[in-house]
Parts: sequence; structure tokens; C-alpha cells
Amino acid sequence: MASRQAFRSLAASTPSSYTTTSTTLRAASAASRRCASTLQNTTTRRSTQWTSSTFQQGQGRSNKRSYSTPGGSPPPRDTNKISFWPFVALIALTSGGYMLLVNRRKDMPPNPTSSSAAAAPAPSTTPAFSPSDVTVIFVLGGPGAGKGTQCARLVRDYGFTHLSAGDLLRAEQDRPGSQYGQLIRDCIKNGAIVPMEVTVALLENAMRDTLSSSKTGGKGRFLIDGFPRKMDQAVKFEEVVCPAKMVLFYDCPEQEMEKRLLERGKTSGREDDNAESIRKRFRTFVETSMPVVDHYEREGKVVKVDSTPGPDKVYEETRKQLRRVFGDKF
Ligand SMILES: Nc1ncnc2c1ncn2[C@@H]1O[C@H](COP(=O)(O)OP(=O)(O)O)[C@@H](O)[C@H]1O
Ligand SMILES: O=c1ccn([C@@H]2O[C@H](COP(=O)(O)OP(=O)(O)O)[C@@H](O)[C@H]2O)c(=O)[nH]1
Repeated sequence: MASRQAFRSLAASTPSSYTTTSTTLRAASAASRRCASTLQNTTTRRSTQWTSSTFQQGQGRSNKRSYSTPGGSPPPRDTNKISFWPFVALIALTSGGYMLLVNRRKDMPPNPTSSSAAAAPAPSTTPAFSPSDVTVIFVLGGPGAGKGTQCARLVRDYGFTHLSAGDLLRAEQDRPGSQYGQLIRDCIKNGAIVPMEVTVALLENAMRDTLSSSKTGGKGRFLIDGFPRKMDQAVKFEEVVCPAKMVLFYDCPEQEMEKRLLERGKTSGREDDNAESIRKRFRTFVETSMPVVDHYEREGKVVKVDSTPGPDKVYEETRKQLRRVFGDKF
């Protein structure tokens, strides 16, 4: 209980993730504006330099020609007017080329490892899956709260598809040739959050695979376990993949979670089930993931289950809560 309160008070002292997100978005778009204006200046400077040197060459040629005119008389002054229009055309062409370049860059995908690109405002888009076909339940809770254990039971009894973000990341980490392997390993060991593009893409692919291989005509129900752990993931997922129906939040004191994780570490083979990584994961959970729960709480989507008791009791409460939200035949 004490830890629940600690989570709450820490979460309250954490700046709103929306503020953080929108500040990052503003910073990213300011940076892209600066970038565009630098590009513009460079292009303008280049075209000016090019134009003036060409102009000088043109003048030079014209002077040479005129000096070689038999009779030695200087050329009439208004011949310069004739050579002015090609330069206007060149400036127009250069500017047009610049605009084309800018427009093409707008369509390029962001670089997944760049944090500013990660937070760059995506063009408004329709989610890949409609909530009328696909039910998404986010399953959240601290490390060791019992998310995976409860998901396994719900799959067994209700035919949900269970997608654990952590499992998907570990599979990607071990996939030969993955360009994200080392990045994922480092993040997991340090209890940090892997850049959202990687995780969102893994989840979307897994959902697509499930839906295309099932006989339910593109309909499905997913328990997305251990995701979203950071506000940017939540925003991105709902924007490009599918809005979530609800959040199942397993609430457990830190002391109990630590005990469970150390026990699990004896057999799990996980690089992060050790005292040092556990401490970092708890910190990330409080500072980064609790604001996500708070956000969904404000949206009225959170169903909280105390996961301190044994697994059977927690499951009983989970079913009761799901029946309350979805009705008896969920
Ligand atoms: N309600 C519970 N009471 C006691 N131990 C639990 C409970 N739920 C899960 N466990 C055990 O605690 C460890 C962590 O559970 P797990 O479901 O893997 O947590 P999470 O997915 O939230 O990290 C596992 O070894 C699991 O067997
Ligand atoms: O959306 C996610 C989910 C997990 N992780 C990483 O995967 C680790 C393990 O997560 P998992 O859900 O498997 O385990 P838990 O900490 O809940 O026991 C986390 O600490 C993070 O480093 C991540 O970066 N993004």
C-alpha cells in the first residue's frame, strides 16, 4: 500500500507527459523549421553566388566580345538587359527545385534511432486497425506485478491473443541480422525504454500476422502486455495502430515485485532479473510509465486490480472487472 501511495505521489510530482510530449513536438518542429530555413538560406546563397558569378562571366564574355568588335567602339549599354532574363529563369528553377526537395523530405520516414525523429509530429493518419474489428486491452503494472501470469490465464479461458512487448523485443534482439539487437539489449539491461518506433512496429506486425492467419475475417482481441510504458508510445500506437478500449492495471507494492523478480531470476535467464536492473526498472516505471496510467485514468479507461494476493485471487478479481466492463460474455 505504501508503495502505491509512493507511486501516486511521485506520479503527481512528475510533469504531465502531455506537456513533455508537446514540448518535444514543439522543439522538434522548431528544429525542422530551423533546418528548413537553413536549407533555404543555403540554397538562396548558392543560387545567388552561382547567378552572380555566371552574371560576371556573362558580362566578361560580353565585354571581351565587344572589345574585339572591329572598330573598337564600346557595345551599346542595353545588351545587358537581354542577358538578364535567363538569370531570372535560373533563380525560378533553383527555387522550384528546393521546394521539390523539401516536399520529398516531408514524405521520408523518420530514423528510428533518433530521439527527435521519434517525437517528430507524424502526419495525421488513420489507425491501421479499426476498433470495431479489433479490441485492444493494454495490460500495465510494475515489473513483476504479474501481468504475464494473468494474461496467460485470460488467453486460456477467453481466447485473447497475448502480445508481450518485452517478449517481442527480446525476440528482435536475438534475431540474427537485426539492426536493433544491441540497442534493445542495452535498453533492457538498463531498464530503459526502447525507442517507440521499434516497439510499435513489432506490435503492429504481430497483430497483422495474427489477424491475417486467423479465420475471424480480420477481427481479433489483443492483450498488449507491458506496453505502453511511455507517453510517446501510447500516442503513436493509438494514432497509427489502434485505439485501446481499456487498460488493465496490476497494482503491487515494490517490495513484493522485487521478491517475485528475484525468484523469477533464478530460472528466467533474463539479463534484467537481477538486483541492479530491477532497481532501474522500478525507477523507470515510477517516472515514465506511471504517467501513462494516470493519463488513461483521466480518460476513464483504467481498471485497477490489486495484484498483491496469490495468482488465483488476482485472476478472480480480473474476471470480475472485465465482466463489469464488457458484460458476462466477454
Ligand atoms: N499473484 C502472484 N503472487 C505471487 N507470485 C506471482 C503472482 N503473479 C505472478 N507471480 C510470479 O511472479 C513472477 C513475475 O510474474 P510475471 O507474470 O512474469 O510478471 P510481469 O509480467 O508483470 O513481469 C513470476 O515468477 C510469477 O510466477
Ligand atoms: O514497450 C516496451 C516494453 C518493454 N521494454 C523493455 O523491455 C523490458 C522488459 O519488459 P517486460 O514487459 O518483458 O518485463 P517486466 O519489466 O514487465 O517484467 C523493459 O524493462 C524495457 O527495457 C521497452 O523498452 N518497451
